[in-house]
Amino acid sequence: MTGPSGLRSVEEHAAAVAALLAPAPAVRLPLARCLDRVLAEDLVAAIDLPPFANSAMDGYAVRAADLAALPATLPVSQDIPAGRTDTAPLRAGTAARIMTGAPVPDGADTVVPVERTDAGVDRVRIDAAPAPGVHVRRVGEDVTAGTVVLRAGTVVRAAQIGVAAALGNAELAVRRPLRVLLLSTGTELVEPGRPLGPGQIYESNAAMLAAAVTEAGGVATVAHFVTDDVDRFRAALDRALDLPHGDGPAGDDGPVDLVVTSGGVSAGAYEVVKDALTGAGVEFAKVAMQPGMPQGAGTLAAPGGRRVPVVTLPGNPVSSYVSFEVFLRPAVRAALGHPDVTRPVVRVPLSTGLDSPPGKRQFRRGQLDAVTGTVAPWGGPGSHLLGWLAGADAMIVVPPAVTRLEAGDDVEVWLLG
Ligand SMILES: Nc1nc2c(c(=O)[nH]1)N[C@H]1C(S)=C(S)[C@@H](COP(=O)(O)OP(=O)(O)OC[C@H]3O[C@@H](n4cnc5c(N)ncnc54)[C@H](O)[C@@H]3O)O[C@H]1N2
Ligand code: MOO
Repeated sequence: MTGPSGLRSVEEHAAAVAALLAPAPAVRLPLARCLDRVLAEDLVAAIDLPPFANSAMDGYAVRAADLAALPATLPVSQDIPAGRTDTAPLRAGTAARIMTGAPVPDGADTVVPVERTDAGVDRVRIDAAPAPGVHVRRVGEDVTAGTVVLRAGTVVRAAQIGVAAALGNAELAVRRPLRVLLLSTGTELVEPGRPLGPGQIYESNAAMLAAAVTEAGGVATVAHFVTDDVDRFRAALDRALDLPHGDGPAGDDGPVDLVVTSGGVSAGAYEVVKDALTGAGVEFAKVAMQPGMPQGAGTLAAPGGRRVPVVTLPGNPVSSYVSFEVFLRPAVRAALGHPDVTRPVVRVPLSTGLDSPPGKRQFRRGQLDAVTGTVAPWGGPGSHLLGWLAGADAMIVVPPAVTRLEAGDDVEVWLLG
């Protein structure tokens, strides 16, 4: 379906891309590999936290009834360092020397910090009495066994790994990252680090898109870029689809979930991606956006009779980046069950006016000024302006019907983080 301009709408293409990706399956991974992944199941606490009543202070465990008159001197009936497992009940009229984290003996209801005593070893003089219960960490006061401590869909960060470990979990069930194969095309491209000849440019889309895939929660494999030759492109693609992909030891190696190409999709005489994939299950369309107009999406037959989702991005580096932001990042995050599918969006005034092409949603790079609360267009609209993109922290979104905005006009802004 296309709009009155003959162009496909951004929403329609976004839906087509999102529909290609199945929800990522759950895998159990060691805690150390769960960072930034999405929890696939609720985590139910198997134990209480704290698992036993313990002292919050180095000091003396006593019975409050023995501190009716102060100062009080009590014999020290036992010594309880953290980790002691054979603590005896506290005899009335005695104190137990106790360390932070050590189990409070049965019968004790009060912990007196060492600073309120003479720090005695056999006998202790207690000068001040905290209220009963103070400095005692109660069983289950943090987490109660049997309760849900982390909901499915939570992004696992340091604190979530901490509580999972504290509850005794060596692994978590998380969504397996999508395995994304990146394939750049262009005879003019040279690998960074090698000498540049006349008419050549350094290949930058693969490295940029690999980082974007990783940031979105996927695992990227970069197939070496190929020249603008249909047979070579198909051969490189078939070879790459045959290989295992993924990030190794976690057991999440396996066939690729998504192929992303860059370049070779517009109107020139050598459009290798378009020529190779037209009629093979990939639909090419012009999308009403700038940059990022030439797009393609569909599925491709892979070895073993599978069909693999394919998204073809335009080659201009800023077009590739913007297309990833608009179509792929949300689709990948939705497939991962990520709670934040879209970037945070704000509406703020422009600091400088800008023009936008009629009938297209323009995605302009921007820089936010936190002091004035405005956004400035960062560089021009050209889709080759990668240096400007690298200096931007926001994307300004101009609706298709708007062709001119003035300084002070409110605009939608995506925070790129
Ligand atoms: N006659 C027309 N020409 C063009 C049209 C059109 O509608 N009619 N569309 C323009 C638009 S818009 C875009 S976007 C580009 C898209 O072109 P392709 O996707 O076919 O990409 P290429 O031609 O291969 O490359 C475009 C540009 O980007 C550079 N490039 C490509 N790949 C990389 C890479 N991996 N790393 C760095 N730079 C890359 C390439 O050298 C070109 O300069 O087409 C317009 N033309
Ligand atoms: O769609 Mo192209 O991305 O404008 O340069």
